[in-house]
Amino acid sequence: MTDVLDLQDVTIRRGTTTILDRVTWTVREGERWVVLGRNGAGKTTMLQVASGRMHPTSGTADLLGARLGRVDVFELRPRIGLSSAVLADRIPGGESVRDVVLTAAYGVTGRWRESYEELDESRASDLLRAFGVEHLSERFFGTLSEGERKRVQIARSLMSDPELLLLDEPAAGLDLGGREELVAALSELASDPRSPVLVLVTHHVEEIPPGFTHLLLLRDGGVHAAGPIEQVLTPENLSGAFGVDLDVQEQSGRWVARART
Ligand SMILES: Nc1ncnc2c1ncn2[C@@H]1O[C@H](COP(=O)(O)OP(=O)(O)OP(=O)(O)O)[C@@H](O)[C@H]1O
Repeated sequence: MTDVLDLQDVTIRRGTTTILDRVTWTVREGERWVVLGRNGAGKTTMLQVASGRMHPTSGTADLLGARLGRVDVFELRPRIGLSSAVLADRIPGGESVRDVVLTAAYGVTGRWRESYEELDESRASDLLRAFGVEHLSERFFGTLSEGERKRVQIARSLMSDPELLLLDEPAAGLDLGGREELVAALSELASDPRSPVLVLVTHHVEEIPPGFTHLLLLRDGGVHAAGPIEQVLTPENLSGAFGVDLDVQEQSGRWVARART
């Protein structure tokens, strides 16, 4: 089976700065990955490569079986969903929530509108329902709370039925209730076999939704550790990645980390 994502020795340089340093990382069908690392570790840059928006300075990046540099990225990108704060800022505040989700189908795939309108509308409703925001369908996107926006944005990124979904810090800025609702929604997404392969970037182990299977720990632009979560998420690995002496524990499928005293 072809790997969904296969980065081999990927290096990204800007001027004299090495942002990613020989990153080798493989993501396979059915896997749900968490990417953790401290500020500046290279997480967002790696998602840029994984979504076909940035080419490696050296090394190779194969996305959905196609090599970056040899494939038309405009054909590849609709197959890869990306949800990030930068993209959320581009959504017009005066657009209705339903349209925010629905237009992802037209804008990205350019399908024959008349034939697919009903199908698309019911898909948009299903996605809004799955993320608990269907009751907000008629509201303007700009009037939503941060947590509601995050959930609408993830629904939007699923609209084109991507094979890979990349989520860059979806819980950033949420209050405790909002975070917990989002974690529950992502956990449900992770446990659904029809879901795309998932990659979730976060700063906090508390935000890892149950059902996520693998962890990539980045440090200084390089891979510190990678593999199944229960093997990789150890106090030693986490302390090494964050440069702080940390303890980490699992409690009923959720993770908690704190400084060791
Ligand atoms: N164009 C650029 N030129 C020089 N340095 C850059 C450039 N883009 C990013 N960097 C640097 O590369 C490093 C990695 O950035 P990146 O945004 O990928 O990290 P991150 O892990 O997502 O960080 P955060 O957790 O703070 O969001 C940072 O130190 C950043 O300042």
